[in-house]
Amino acid sequence: MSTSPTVVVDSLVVHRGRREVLHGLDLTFAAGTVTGLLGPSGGGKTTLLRAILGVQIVTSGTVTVLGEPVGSAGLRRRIGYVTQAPSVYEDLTVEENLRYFARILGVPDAATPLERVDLTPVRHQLVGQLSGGQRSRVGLATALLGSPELLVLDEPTVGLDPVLRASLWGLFAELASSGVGLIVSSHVMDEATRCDEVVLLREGAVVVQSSPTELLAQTGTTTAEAAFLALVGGAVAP
Ligand SMILES: Nc1ncnc2c1ncn2[C@@H]1O[C@H](COP(=O)(O)OP(=O)(O)OP(=O)(O)O)[C@@H](O)[C@H]1O
Repeated sequence: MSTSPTVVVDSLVVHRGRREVLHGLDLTFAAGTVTGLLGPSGGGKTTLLRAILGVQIVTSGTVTVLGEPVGSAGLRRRIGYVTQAPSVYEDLTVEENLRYFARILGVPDAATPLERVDLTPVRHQLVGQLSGGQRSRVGLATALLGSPELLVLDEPTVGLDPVLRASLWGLFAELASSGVGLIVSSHVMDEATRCDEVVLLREGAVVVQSSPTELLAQTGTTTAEAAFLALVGGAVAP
């Protein structure tokens, strides 16, 4: 497993409207690793993901992705992104969606991403007729077109039942073991235990970046939720 960073965030400050919403973040994300970006709603997760994707105007600081300044044209194909509402066409089949996005990207192979997310058996079904979990995986397959080195997933497990969530996290781990760096946001604290590395963002600042095991050891807790409460409580205590 490679340990070279996929993303380096240095003193990142972002305003949205007139408010400063990220207050000077310093973070490093590793290749071949699933990093969970966790924290309460409004903490700045989506804003940080937007900065990593190069679509967020930043006030100061830098973001370097795969060794290049964020926003470089050469990065477009090297990053896969799945939004909270994956944009796939419900009235096309799974395979038609993949072929369509492959053509836009100029990528010849639409079949391998389907295999990687285990959707080959349903490739001829309309996306509108798939289950929620299968639909999420279509979004993921489109993000895998072009074999990205970095995958950015904004709340990919929202609305999925525990079994489907577990299977998606299993898939993320498999992708990471093939060398892809994954950044996965979630507001479900207990998903922390599924990650190799956890970043907790609260009110635009990093509360902690560590492995889940270290997180529990450091706080003397047994669940990620309790660990976060201990950290946040500690942060505001006199
Ligand atoms: N378009 C916008 N204009 C002004 N402020 C915004 C805008 N979008 C988000 N914000 C503010 O920026 C802060 C960070 O929001 P962000 O969406 O990054 O948080 P989040 O952790 O992703 O939350 P959620 O889990 O609810 O998506 C919040 O205080 C939010 O109100």
